[in-house]
Amino acid sequence: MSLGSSLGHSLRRCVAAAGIGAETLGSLDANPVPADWRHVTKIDPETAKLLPVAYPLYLANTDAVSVGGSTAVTADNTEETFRLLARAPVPAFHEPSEARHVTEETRELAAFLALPEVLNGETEALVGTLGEGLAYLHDEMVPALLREKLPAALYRAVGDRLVDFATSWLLEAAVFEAYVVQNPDSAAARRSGVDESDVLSPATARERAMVADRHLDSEIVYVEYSGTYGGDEAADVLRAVSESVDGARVWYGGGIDDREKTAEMLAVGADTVVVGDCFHDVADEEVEVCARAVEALGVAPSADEIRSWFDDAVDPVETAAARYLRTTPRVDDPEAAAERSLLVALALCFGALPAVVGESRPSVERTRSLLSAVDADAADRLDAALSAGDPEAADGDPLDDYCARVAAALSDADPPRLRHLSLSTLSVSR
Ligand SMILES: CC(C)=CCC/C(C)=C/CC/C(C)=C/CC/C(C)=C/COP(=O)(O)OP(=O)(O)O
Ligand SMILES: O=P(O)(O)OC[C@@H](O)CO
Repeated sequence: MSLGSSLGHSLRRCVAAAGIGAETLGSLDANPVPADWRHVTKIDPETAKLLPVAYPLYLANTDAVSVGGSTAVTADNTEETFRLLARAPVPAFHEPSEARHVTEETRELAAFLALPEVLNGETEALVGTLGEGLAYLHDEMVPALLREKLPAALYRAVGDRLVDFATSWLLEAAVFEAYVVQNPDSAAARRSGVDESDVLSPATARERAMVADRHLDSEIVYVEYSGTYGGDEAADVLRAVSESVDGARVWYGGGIDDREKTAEMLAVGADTVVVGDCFHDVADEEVEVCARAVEALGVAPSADEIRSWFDDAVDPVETAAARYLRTTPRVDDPEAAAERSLLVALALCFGALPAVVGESRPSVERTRSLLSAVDADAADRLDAALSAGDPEAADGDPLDDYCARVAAALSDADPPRLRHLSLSTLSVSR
């Protein structure tokens, strides 16, 4: 058994034992990445890409969140994103594009690490960055962590051996995503040195997927059309790849923005679709809808005024919110869910605004009452989605805590911490 393969097997035992996946030792399927994930939402920590303020509601309809991106990502904006997602109702894992994006905090907040390895790019994208990453873990991050946690005498005595052990442990608790990057005109392609000539035919993609699955022991083979829908070409690749892999999950990402595209990619062999841009569009839409509402209604409208403005001004069918919700097979009525979620964004906005512009004292009660008035179940649904996340993520009541955070985002009280929330970019004259 090769070193890579034996590492892969012990990784699966370790991750399965840690309870990250649904698989158990001795079962035929030892892949820790759940086979029943159909829909993953990819959130880019880049500060220009925002999170909808109603994200707990949207993310209740996906299976997991992947945090990562290839442009303008830093350790700081990655930590900020994970802090917000600590209250998300589904696991958030970390897909770093650079080792230095992995910090003690991201490691603690992420469900697991998913490391990209590109099967059709430059050597750098397959093993180069990984090698640098491992050296960084071994030489810098792990020693710093152990020095901080251990008494100095103990560190002097056994530090070196512990560094070796902890580095191996960190790697074993990671999963590998073997990418086939098929859109040369994407940030992911530029990052991995993929050009037109590297795009794979279904037959070659099949061969590389077999290497990833059987030799590299990659947990995921990821057919990546980032930014564009792969259509028939992607379908051919997915058919070839999915028929050839044994243990790896097959993921598809790129341009998914409606139900048919999700269904098509799942039908031709993807276990999971990954939806990225379409989710960030919802955040931009929230800002635009809230800005229009403030212009029409002022800063302190009643719930009835909000509701009737919404009915006149917004067609839920045409919204980015509905587009995102249509991508996930779990939502029965995406248009109704979009309407409810946009009304929640408006309630969160108008609940906080009067205090933000100095017209009243801060009041979570105002938000709660607007939420209940625009939709009887809204406060309960938001509360349930927030409570499903890490119960230790905040003290006190999750909904109260979240309303206070939204107000802080609107008032610039703590912009670095909350600058990913859509409403932090809403400008209201005071
Ligand atoms: C060992 C540790 C701690 C880290 C290793 C870090 C590694 C291996 C990083 C690999 C970086 C790499 C080769 C990335 C390839 C590009 C890629 C496939 C990125 C994923 O795509 P998205 O981030 O979704 O791209 P967009 O920004 O276009 O959406
Ligand atoms: O942003 P989109 O095009 O949805 O792509 C999602 C994901 O595959 C990117 O890695």
